[in-house]
Formats: sequence, structure tokens, C-alpha cells
Amino acid sequence: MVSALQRAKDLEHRYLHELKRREAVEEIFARQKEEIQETKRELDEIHGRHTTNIKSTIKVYEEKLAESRCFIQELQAKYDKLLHERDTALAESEELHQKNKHGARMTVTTQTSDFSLFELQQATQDYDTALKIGTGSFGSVYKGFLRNTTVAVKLLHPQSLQGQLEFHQEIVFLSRMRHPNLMTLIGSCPDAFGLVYEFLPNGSLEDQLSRKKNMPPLTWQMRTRIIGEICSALTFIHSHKPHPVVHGDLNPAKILLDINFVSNLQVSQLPKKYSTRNNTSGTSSYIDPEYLSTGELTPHSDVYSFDIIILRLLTGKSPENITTIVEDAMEKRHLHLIMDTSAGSWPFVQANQLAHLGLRCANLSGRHRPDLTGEVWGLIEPLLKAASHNYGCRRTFVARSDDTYTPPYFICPILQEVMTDPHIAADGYTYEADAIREWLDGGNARSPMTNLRLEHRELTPNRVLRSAILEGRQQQQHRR
Ligand SMILES: Nc1ncnc2c1ncn2[C@@H]1O[C@H](COP(=O)(O)OP(=O)(O)OP(=O)(O)O)[C@@H](O)[C@H]1O
Repeated sequence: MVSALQRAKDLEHRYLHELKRREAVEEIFARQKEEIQETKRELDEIHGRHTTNIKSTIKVYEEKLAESRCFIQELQAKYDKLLHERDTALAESEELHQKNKHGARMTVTTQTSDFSLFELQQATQDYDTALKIGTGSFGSVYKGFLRNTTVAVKLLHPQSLQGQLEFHQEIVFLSRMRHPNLMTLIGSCPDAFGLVYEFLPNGSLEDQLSRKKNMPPLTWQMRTRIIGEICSALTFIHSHKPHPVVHGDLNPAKILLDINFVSNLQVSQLPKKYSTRNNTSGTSSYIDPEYLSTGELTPHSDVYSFDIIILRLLTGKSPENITTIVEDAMEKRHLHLIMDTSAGSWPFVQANQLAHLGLRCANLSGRHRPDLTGEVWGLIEPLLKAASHNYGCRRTFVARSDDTYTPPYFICPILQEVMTDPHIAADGYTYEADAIREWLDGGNARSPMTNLRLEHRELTPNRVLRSAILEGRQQQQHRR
């Protein structure tokens, strides 16, 4: 019984103990539940906050995206417009190109003749070597007889050209170069890359100066005229519109002489083939040193080459160091010692002026070389007149036979004729009144004798000389 009671007590005790434990566990559980709910609330709150943030960020980005879409659409529209404009421009350019090509062909056909391959073969007797005049860098030149005209046929090496287009461009260029002192293109033969020129029977100025085939020397009057002609041709090409044409390879081999020894400058727009080394003809001496250092070809470069030609015509010397030789002679007043006497007796005034002109054109800086149209032509024009007065006559400072002796001071330095109305100018020299007036009216401010600036334009009659000339004339008439 006791033990049963005891067991019941134990059980009750255990029950109470278990109950307490359960209550404790339930309390813990309730606390944890509360904590969980608290955490859940906090999480819900955080979640709610984040969601709002994310939503507003998304909204911002959506707005930005919408803006970008608009921008992209605008860009696309602009791009489409540009594409359209480009296509239209390309189509127009192609159309223009076609028109130009057609135009160029028209120019060629309207300004020069087209010759067939057969005609060229016939004209040159099938390119007979006996008719070959010479060979240059771009091809060979033959003498020919075409449509009852003596012509020079230049056959260009196809490999020296970039095809038909370059050949056509050269013809268009040459057909525009019309001037009495430029070599005339008569026509062309595209099938043979042939250019047909007027035939120039007196060879080149180089042939003349080097006295090839024992040709008689050119007189000083002819040389003065050639200088004038080259100046005129250069002025013409330099004033070509829309862009000036620069010869770029001016030398006496490029100046051909017709039956009357009138000069014809050969021009081309094909690339120049200079050789400054191993150049036996000395053409490198004509190349502008400024061009050699800068690589820039300008009309001033032609003025430099023109200068070397002037000095060469004056002295007949080789082009190498010619400026130094002339400069030196001018300084020592020995110009007469280096003049080419085979040209006849150069009148001192002309020679002196040409030498001065040549040296100024040879200035190493292109900018300081004189201008062809104004200054150079202003000097050359009166020289031409003086040379034409003397053309064919042999009147010089030198005395002739005794009975026709004329004192040199009776002769006008400009006209090279005995004066009738001698006048003294500001330089102290006496000239024929009309000649020195014409000189001054032509815009010349320098002395024809000294090339120094004239202090004034006043002329004083030289009465003593005038009566001496009259007396001399009367004495000559008595003697006859
Ligand atoms: N129209 C012409 N009449 C007479 N001879 C000519 C004519 N054209 C050129 N010649 C001569 O034919 C030869 C060859 O001339 P071409 O023009 O082919 O070359 P180049 O001027 O001598 O040299 P490059 O072209 O190499 O500078 C030269 O002796 C030249 O004087």
C-alpha cells in the first residue's frame, strides 16, 4: 500500500515536474513565436521599403529608356535623311562625271582632229627609223606627212601613262594651250597613244645653242626676240584659269623653232621625269633650287629656269654655274668679255639689261624674283623694239670703213641709230629724244645704260652733240 502511495506521489511529482517543464517550454516557444513575428514584421517593413525604392528606380530607368528611344528614333531619322542625301549626291556626281567625260570627248573632237592608227602608220611610213626625230622619256617622235601637212608624231609609251584616261586628260590640256609661242597640237590617235604636232624644222633651242649639224649661230636680235617670246608664253600659261599652269621643266630642249626661228614652247601635264644626277644635257641646272629643297613647284620656278635661258643666250656658256660667272663679270665690269660674240655685236645697253634681268630672276628665293607680267615684260618690251629696229642690219658701236666712220657717241644706245634729236637723261647719258621718252612712258624708272634708278624724268637737249652730228653728216656728204 505504502509503496503504491509512494509511487502515486512520485508520479504526481513527476507529473508536476513535467508540467512545469512544459510550461517553461511553452513560455520559450511563445517568446520565440513573438520574436519570429517581430522579425517577420521587420522583414515585411524592410521589404516594403525596398520595393518602393526599386519601383521608383525602375520608374526613373523607364523614363530614361523612353528618352533614349526617342533620341535613337531621331538619330535614325537623321541617318536615313543623310543616307538619302548621300545617295542623291552620288547619283548627281556620277551623272556629272558622265557629262564631263562626254564633254571632254567633245572638247577633244571639237578642238583637235582624231587620226586613225592607219593614218599614223601611213604618215610615218610604218614608223620608219629614217623618219625618227628623237626619243624622250615618254616616247618617240617621228616626222610624218599627214593630210598634206608635215607633222611631228609623238608616240607615247603605253607604260608611261596610266591608261586612256591620262591620255585623254593630256589631250584636253594640250588642246587648251593655244598661243603663238606654244607648240600646237593638231590632233591625236587614242589607239596608238599618238599626239600629232605641227612640225618645227629648226630643231630645239638646245640644238641651236650647241650648234648641232653646224647650224649658223642665232644673232643677238633673234635671241632677244626668243627671250620675248618665251616670256610671253610663260605669262600666258601662268595666267591660265582656274589654276596657273607651271611648265616645271623649262630648258632650251623644250623650246622648238619653226621655219622663221619663232619659238614654240613644248608643254605637258604628264609628270616630270627629272634627273639631277647623270644628267648629260645639263637640264638639272635649269631646275629651281627652291623647288628642289621644298618640292613645291610654282610659277616662280619657271622664272628661275627662264633666267638661266637668258644668261645662256647672252653668253653661250654652259648652264652650270652660269649665274656666278655672269655675277662675277658684272662686278668686275667685264660683261663684254663673256658675251657670246657668235651672236654678233650685242649693243651694250641690251646686254647689260638682260644680264641684270637674268640675275634678278635667279634669286634663290622665289618671292624675290621679278614678276613676268609687270617688271620683266616692262624691260623686255623696249629691248624687243630695239632689236627689231636692228633686225637684219649690222649697225653696232664698231667703226666700219674709214669713209663711213660714225663716232659711237653719235649713236642712240636704245635705237642703235645715229641720233637726230639727242637729249641728256638723268643718268647723264644721251639718247634719241623719242626713244628715251618711250622708255620712260613705258613705266621704266631705271637707266637703260646703268640700270640704276633715274632720279627724275627731265630731258635736256644736247645741242653741242646735235651740231656735231649735223656737221659730221655734212662732211660725209661733201666727201661723196
Ligand atoms: N613638233 C616637233 N617638231 C620637230 N621636232 C620635234 C617636235 N616635237 C619634238 N621634237 C623633237 O623630238 C625629240 C624627242 O622629243 P620629246 O618631246 O619626245 O622628248 P624631249 O623633250 O627631248 O625629252 P623628255 O620628254 O624626256 O623631256 C626631240 O629632239 C625634240 O626636239
